[in-house]
Amino acid sequence: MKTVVGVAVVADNRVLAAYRPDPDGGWEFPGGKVEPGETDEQAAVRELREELDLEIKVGASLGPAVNISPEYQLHVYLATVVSGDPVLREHSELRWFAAPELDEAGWLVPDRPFVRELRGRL
Ligand SMILES: Nc1nc2c([nH]c(=O)n2[C@H]2C[C@H](O)[C@@H](COP(=O)(O)OP(=O)(O)OP(=O)(O)O)O2)c(=O)[nH]1
Repeated sequence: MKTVVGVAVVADNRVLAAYRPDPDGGWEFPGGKVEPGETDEQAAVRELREELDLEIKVGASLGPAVNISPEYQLHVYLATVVSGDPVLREHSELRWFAAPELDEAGWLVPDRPFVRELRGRL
């Protein structure tokens, strides 16, 4: 099973969410596919640099991985900002959500268990 890593960047009790453009649009955690030879943490750091121009420190796992296809599972990690401000490149929108704003309706389905877990941690 290959892994897609999602990164829940938390700052000031808010989490950074990115909107994946339509047709399969929805809020997600920035990140992407782990490449061969890479750890989840290395992939997380690389993807956030590429997607957002953001330097992060990866923290704890937000819970067990969730299957998203026969080939891929999604694993989400907490992270903090080391430097930079997120730059919109590949998504249609970026937003910092506080706990009460984490309305599940808009999140990609595989992300929802991680969003629930996150709610208690912001
Ligand atoms: N990045 C990310 N992808 C997610 C999340 N939830 C979820 O179901 N996905 C799915 C959407 C995509 O099918 C897949 C990630 O693919 P991707 O296209 O972002 O991966 P990538 O950046 O490595 O790009 P590529 O190699 O496909 O060009 O995982 C999430 O929270 N973050």
